[in-house]
Amino acid sequence: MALAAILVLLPILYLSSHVIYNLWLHPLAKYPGPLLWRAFRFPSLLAMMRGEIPHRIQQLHENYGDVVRVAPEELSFLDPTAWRDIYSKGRDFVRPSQYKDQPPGKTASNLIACSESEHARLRKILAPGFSEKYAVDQEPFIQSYITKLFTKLDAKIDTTSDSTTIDIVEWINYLAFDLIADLTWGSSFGCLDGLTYHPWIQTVSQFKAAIIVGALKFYPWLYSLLMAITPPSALQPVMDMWQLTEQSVRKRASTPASTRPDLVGTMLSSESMTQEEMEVNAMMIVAAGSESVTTVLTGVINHLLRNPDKLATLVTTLRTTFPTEQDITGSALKSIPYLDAVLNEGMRLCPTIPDAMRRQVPAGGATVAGHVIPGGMVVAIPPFASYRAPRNFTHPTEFAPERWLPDNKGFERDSKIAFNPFSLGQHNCPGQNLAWLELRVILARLLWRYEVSIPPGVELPRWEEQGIWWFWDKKATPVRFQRVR
Ligand code: HEM
Repeated sequence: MALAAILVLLPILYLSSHVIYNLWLHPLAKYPGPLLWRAFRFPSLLAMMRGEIPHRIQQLHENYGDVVRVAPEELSFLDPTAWRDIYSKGRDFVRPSQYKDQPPGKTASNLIACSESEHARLRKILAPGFSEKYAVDQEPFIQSYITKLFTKLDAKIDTTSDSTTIDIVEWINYLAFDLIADLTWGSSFGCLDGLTYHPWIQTVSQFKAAIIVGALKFYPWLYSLLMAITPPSALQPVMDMWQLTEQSVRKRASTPASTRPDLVGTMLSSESMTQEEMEVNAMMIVAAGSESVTTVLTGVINHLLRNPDKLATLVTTLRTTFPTEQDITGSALKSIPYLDAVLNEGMRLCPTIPDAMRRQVPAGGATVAGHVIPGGMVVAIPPFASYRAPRNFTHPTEFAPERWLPDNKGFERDSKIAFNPFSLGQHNCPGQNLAWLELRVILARLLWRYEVSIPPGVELPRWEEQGIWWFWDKKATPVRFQRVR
């Protein structure tokens, strides 16, 4: 009887002391947030698993202000000065261990999961492959993949209506994955050839499952249990994905004399990476450099179709600037401010990483946006909430490329420092030169060559209503394409 009472009382005692500590005695106790979220980690994890954490954090900022406690030891900031304090002050703020994913069975350092000293070493090795000069060398490959996409699209165009309707999410994904695989390990997935996804892509895009596994890392005994009961057959697709990655990297490595401007080439010429290091980092680069490009391009096209006046301005600018499609080059596109304005506005409303980019405060504590935060706490800027916050942007939900032009009448109050689509500091996006080149050339050639419109009877998905499991769960987006020339 006494034992039964103890067994019942102990968990109650543990829970109540946990709640009392988190709500009243915790170093973050003074920060506002919903009671359950301040007391426990699970409400934010549940929102994450439901694909709505960025939306919930946005609401919480609307209700509680600029700094919100979104978990017992986690603060979310809207103040743009937090960007500098968290992300660009050396290497002190590190990604919390629960958000560092080491691929199953792999021990080699990869950019996301390794120590800071290993990270510095890898970034130095990879830097030449991410330079602007290297991106310029890669342009012929980019142009040829776009041409391949157009050939496929033209073949689908119905001769009677002179048009066709495609799901742009699928088609841009085919292009983005084929392209980054080729630019990384020298061969594509063949998506554009067969107009279908390769199984590698389907496996790497299992973000929902990855989020659930990630959430369990907060409860180590549950995580260990899951690992123990997962049958090896459940991991087969992941094994297949690694096999293809290994084969692709090995095949590229067997032609080391090649002068192809690809990232495995950069890794090989450093002569300082192991085979497994090359594989895990190549896989990460393909994953990071594909979906992101699709997000921005499909997000931009979705918003342009809803704003025909902005679409018309961009199309007219492109068609009057470039007499032929061959004139549309990366270097020529750098002097089209309206194109960059449209792309920046797309990245503001459809950030590729909409969820908070969490970092742990260094042991000695630190000051973030004027708040002194003890060591070990987690701090973050949530791009989705921050880019749509009225404190940072005028008419924040409006698609207004003008805000990025020198003559930004009506938007002078915008806080430009609140917008960092490629993040800042040591862990910023190394692929941004290539990303800008791809985004500019693909969008410009597409709109120069085709008239795009919403097919009759179709309602485009509302971008911000889509679920987010780390990345946007992009819904099918049918778009009508008609050849203009
Ligand atoms: C529109 C396109 C892109 C956007 C907006 C974007 C944005 C970002 C952001 C915000 C981060 C920081 C993530 C964090 O700290 O949690 C990041 C990291 C990264 N991105 Fe990109 N990215 C894009 C395209 C690319 C491309 C094309 C590549 C590869 C060629 C790439 C490779 C990477 C890698 C490897 C990282 C990890 C960097 C590190 O931790 O050191 N990205 N990206």
